[in-house]
Amino acid sequence: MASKVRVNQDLQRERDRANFNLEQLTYIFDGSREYTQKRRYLEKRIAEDPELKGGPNYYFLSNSEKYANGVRKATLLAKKLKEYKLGDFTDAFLLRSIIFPNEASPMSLQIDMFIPGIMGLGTEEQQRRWGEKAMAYEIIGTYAQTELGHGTHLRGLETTATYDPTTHEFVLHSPTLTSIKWWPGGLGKTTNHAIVMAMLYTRGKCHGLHAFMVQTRDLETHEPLPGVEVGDIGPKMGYHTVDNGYLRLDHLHIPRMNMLMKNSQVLEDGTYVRKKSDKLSYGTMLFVRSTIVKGVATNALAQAATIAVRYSAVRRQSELKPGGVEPQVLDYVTQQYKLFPVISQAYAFSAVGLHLRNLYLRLNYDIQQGNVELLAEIHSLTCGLKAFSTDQMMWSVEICRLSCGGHGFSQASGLPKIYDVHVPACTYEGENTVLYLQCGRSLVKALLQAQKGVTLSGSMAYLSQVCDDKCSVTSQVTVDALLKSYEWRARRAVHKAARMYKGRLQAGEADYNAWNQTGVHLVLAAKAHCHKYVLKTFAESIQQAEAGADVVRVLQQLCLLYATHGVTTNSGQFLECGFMDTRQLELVNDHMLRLLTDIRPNAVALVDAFDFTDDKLCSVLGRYDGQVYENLYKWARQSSRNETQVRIFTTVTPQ
Ligand SMILES: CC(C)(COP(=O)(O)OP(=O)(O)OC[C@H]1O[C@@H](n2cnc3c(N)ncnc32)[C@H](O)[C@@H]1OP(=O)(O)O)[C@@H](O)C(=O)NCCC(=O)NCCSC(=O)CCCC(=O)O
Ligand SMILES: Cc1cc2nc3c(=O)[nH]c(=O)nc-3n(C[C@H](O)[C@H](O)[C@H](O)COP(=O)(O)OP(=O)(O)OC[C@H]3O[C@@H](n4cnc5c(N)ncnc54)[C@H](O)[C@@H]3O)c2cc1C
Repeated sequence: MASKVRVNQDLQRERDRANFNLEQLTYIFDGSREYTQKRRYLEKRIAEDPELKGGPNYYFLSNSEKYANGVRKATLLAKKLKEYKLGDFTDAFLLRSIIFPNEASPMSLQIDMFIPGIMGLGTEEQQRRWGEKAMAYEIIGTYAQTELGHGTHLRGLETTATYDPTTHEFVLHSPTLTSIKWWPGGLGKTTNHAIVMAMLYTRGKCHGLHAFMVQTRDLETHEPLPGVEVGDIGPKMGYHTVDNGYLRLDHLHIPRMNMLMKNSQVLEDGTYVRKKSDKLSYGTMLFVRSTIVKGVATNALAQAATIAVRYSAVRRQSELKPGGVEPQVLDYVTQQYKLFPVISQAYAFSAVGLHLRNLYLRLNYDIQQGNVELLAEIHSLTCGLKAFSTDQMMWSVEICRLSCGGHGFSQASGLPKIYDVHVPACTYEGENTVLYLQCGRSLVKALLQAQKGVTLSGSMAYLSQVCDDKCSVTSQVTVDALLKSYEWRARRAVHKAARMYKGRLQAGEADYNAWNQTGVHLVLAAKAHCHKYVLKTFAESIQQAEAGADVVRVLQQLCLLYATHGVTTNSGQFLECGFMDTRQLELVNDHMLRLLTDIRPNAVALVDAFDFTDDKLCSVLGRYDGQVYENLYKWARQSSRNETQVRIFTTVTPQ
């Protein structure tokens, strides 16, 4: 985004020396030129929209004011979707990301899970009945699954939905304190409907977790309906704009047809008709996990890198050459070692996120045709990659904050806000350890099948391939050579976990205990598998990139940096069993340091290519014009604390 104002000289010099086509790289990061153009068009429209431009400074609002401002903007989002004639999910996600820069909307679950839940779990009639109203924001919903006592263990959820064949109704009830629904976004005050996940009982038999459409509030008065107690769960570490709430049901009667019945049904007489796969009810979570890699992890990594790299180009500190001028902190190799791998992670996870989106669309199409073959593979992949990408994001955003020194700790940097709103992704949609274990278990199960002669396919095919146990890293450190090392590391980790698991079984241990005792190595295997998958996908995306040689060159540098940095930060695993020796590890280390020098001239341009507006970053340190100091001073003077010199409050509080 070109800025007309005076740009900091250091930053301008950085931009002048970039040596690749920045616009082309933006299209690759966004996924297409068309997406970039639509994004820019909407960013400009919102920036000029009198109902949305400006608005209160988020940083100086109280938590209640942040929520109120969130509701104001969420209602405007619904209005603008119609006004701008935007309809599909991608547009809604995009417009929301512009109206809520690093903020969660109190109505976020409407498009994240409520509508996908209706479309994914409802019959065609139910999609027409609720889907259209939800798309028009005539009903506002959330996804209520987690309870006070259970979030991970879905089979332990206690809310009941008991079918009454005499009235053709379900009775929904919270039988215990721990069964109170707890955490759903927007449940406290904003929404008037919820997809409630409950244990289905009919004819005295439990058929497991199913989805039910529940109206929680009166559409006219917004008061909770009889049998419904709702409220906000109280202040949180972040997500201040969202009223994460609780829901206690007291024998609430709903019509039979409020059970979402695409995959399984309860007939009028109470007969239960099985679903194709037990796990289709979990489809909404699988969809959201597939969007988190690009929509959450990549987005946070790219923004944090933009802020930290631009600020590091502007910030001059200390003395490098004795007696010389204070250098840009970006010239310290330690600063490059902190920040350049974050740039490479952002481009790598962007490639993976775009790839995952296509995989999910294919799975969704297959499921519509009644083919659930891909379900297990995509479940394993989305579990592992959601956990791997958000873990990496959490650490890297904090590294970016720390790399900005004291000003990184100020809300003015925009970095705490990025952390606040993205880090819950390590917990929601499946806590990361739990998802790593899902992925690790599926890898071990696949390997055990392969050892019985089953041919593996997809992302697990490499597990049964015989690997030449000679590490091919020579003086020419390449992605291909390193990819073999990543593949060997992952294969070895899975084989080790499988050996541990089988060994415990053969020693007579119960299956559940053998899994539990192998847990640490299942997580290690899942991480190694995901790390290889990310590198492989990133490398393949560069081969397929529609771009000039200059852009391909910088992407290859970033891909090799991602690979070498991954080896040096996990060297123990690569050294184990002698696959890579210390000499080869030194070669990789030296090459990584040379890459930092090669990338240095393009560092600012590489983050400029993420193409974030100042409105999106909400960061004084990451401003496009680099005018940091004067704007930090202006920002501080907005603080209400400076309205008085002596009193704490402007109004004298009565004694
Ligand atoms: C951990 C598991 C996966 C365990 O599930 P389980 O039924 O106990 O199954 P298991 O015994 O471990 O495995 C049995 C089998 O079921 C498979 N499976 C499990 N889940 C899925 C799935 N989604 N798709 C496809 N397959 C699935 C597993 O791989 C197992 O397969 P196998 O038997 O080995 O062939 C499950 O409990 C789970 O998903 N827990 C996490 C709950 C969660 O994600 N909650 C999210 C709430 S919504 C939210 O947080 C929204 C936030 C949004 C926002 O605010 O933005
Ligand atoms: C900001 C935010 C928004 C949310 N929004 C929603 C929403 O809209 N709708 C909704 O339904 N929920 C929502 N949630 C809830 C979220 O989905 C759960 O918190 C999440 O699934 C984790 O479950 P839990 O809280 O019960 O953690 P627990 O599972 O109790 O985790 C506690 C610890 O136990 C460990 N653990 C648990 N099970 C195992 C296991 N089998 N093996 C090994 N270790 C294990 C975990 O690794 C973790 O270290 C939200 C949560 C947050 C923070």
